[in-house]
Amino acid sequence: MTVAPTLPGTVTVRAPAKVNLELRVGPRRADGYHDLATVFQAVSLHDEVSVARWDDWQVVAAGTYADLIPTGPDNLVVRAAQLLAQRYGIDETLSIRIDKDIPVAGGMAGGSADAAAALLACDELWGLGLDRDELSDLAAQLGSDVPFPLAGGNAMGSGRGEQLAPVLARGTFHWVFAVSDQGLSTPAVYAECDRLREAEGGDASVPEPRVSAEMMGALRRGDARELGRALHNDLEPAAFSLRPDLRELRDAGVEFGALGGVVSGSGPTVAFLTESHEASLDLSVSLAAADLCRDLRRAKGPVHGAHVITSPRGD
Ligand SMILES: C[C@@](CO)(OP(=O)(O)O)[C@H](O)COP(=O)(O)OP(=O)(O)OC[C@H]1O[C@@H](n2ccc(N)nc2=O)[C@H](O)[C@@H]1O
Ligand SMILES: Nc1ncnc2c1ncn2[C@@H]1O[C@H](COP(=O)(O)OP(=O)(O)O)[C@@H](O)[C@H]1O
Repeated sequence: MTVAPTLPGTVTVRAPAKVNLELRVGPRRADGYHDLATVFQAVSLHDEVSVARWDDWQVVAAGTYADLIPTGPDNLVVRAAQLLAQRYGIDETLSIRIDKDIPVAGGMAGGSADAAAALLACDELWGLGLDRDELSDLAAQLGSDVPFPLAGGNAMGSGRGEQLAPVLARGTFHWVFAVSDQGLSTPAVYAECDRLREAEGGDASVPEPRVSAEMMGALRRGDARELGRALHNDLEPAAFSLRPDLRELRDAGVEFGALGGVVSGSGPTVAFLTESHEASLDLSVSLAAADLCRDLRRAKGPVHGAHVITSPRGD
């Protein structure tokens, strides 16, 4: 999927979706956020964001999920561009095109990928030459999940999820993502997690979040079977509580031969790990026949983070 530049001087950046291989959620903090220990993997579903100078702010959405995102000033790409412009005293307005292939409100951080792509595209358009750390600091101001799609690969996230550390990993993994008709709101899923914990005795019994040794070992060895067993998401009970059909979907995928199945982030996308490319095709066929989700997307991971694919500077 490559978006032809429509305006002179257009910069286009491609950014990946993510899956949380492991997501451990600590108690609710005073600021309303939760401390996390998570392992992100960037996967080969991408959005493309194109920016060009224009006489007003404009967002144009195209692609598979274009109808599902706002095109007004609340779109994260506008917020990202305006944050950068404000920080570096740039008085310009932009036309921004999003080619949307990452499922929306699906727990795959599509909005965050777009925001990360917009930061990198504006940096290139305006010739700012920011390094990855500077971009990552700005990204964290836009959302907890925005730094990761800049980095890509595999990474451990702590704090709100925005503090990244590299993970020693080898191998390529093959995924099937079962996409739902309707999205789940991230704040609503965290709130449901708090409610369920309250009912079980409150935050006092919630352990400090830590990534498991099994997860780190599976990645270090590039062992898909071990990784399948190590997949874990503390938000899954909350997602199942809000959407009981997701449990049925997860169980069906595992029964059809997935090495593991887990709700991605705050859901409702369910991620299934498979042994090989061929196994991911077989699983897609079985899941499609069971008619339990709206859409099935196959992808591999890890892939690179946000990168410029078209720029007048490189022409
Ligand atoms: C759950 C995760 C897992 O990677 O991803 P998604 O499933 O949304 O993609 C993330 O924690 C989502 O990150 P992101 O979507 O950037 O969240 P933000 O915009 O920063 O916050 C949205 C809301 O989520 C809750 N939130 C988010 C992060 C965090 N560590 N604790 C929280 O409690 C808060 O209610 C916050 O107001
Ligand atoms: N560029 C964008 N792409 C997707 N969603 C966006 C965008 N800008 C704003 N949003 C809003 O962010 C919400 C969360 O979307 P998304 O990032 O795809 O999901 P998630 O947080 O589950 O990974 C959407 O419901 C949408 O209203």
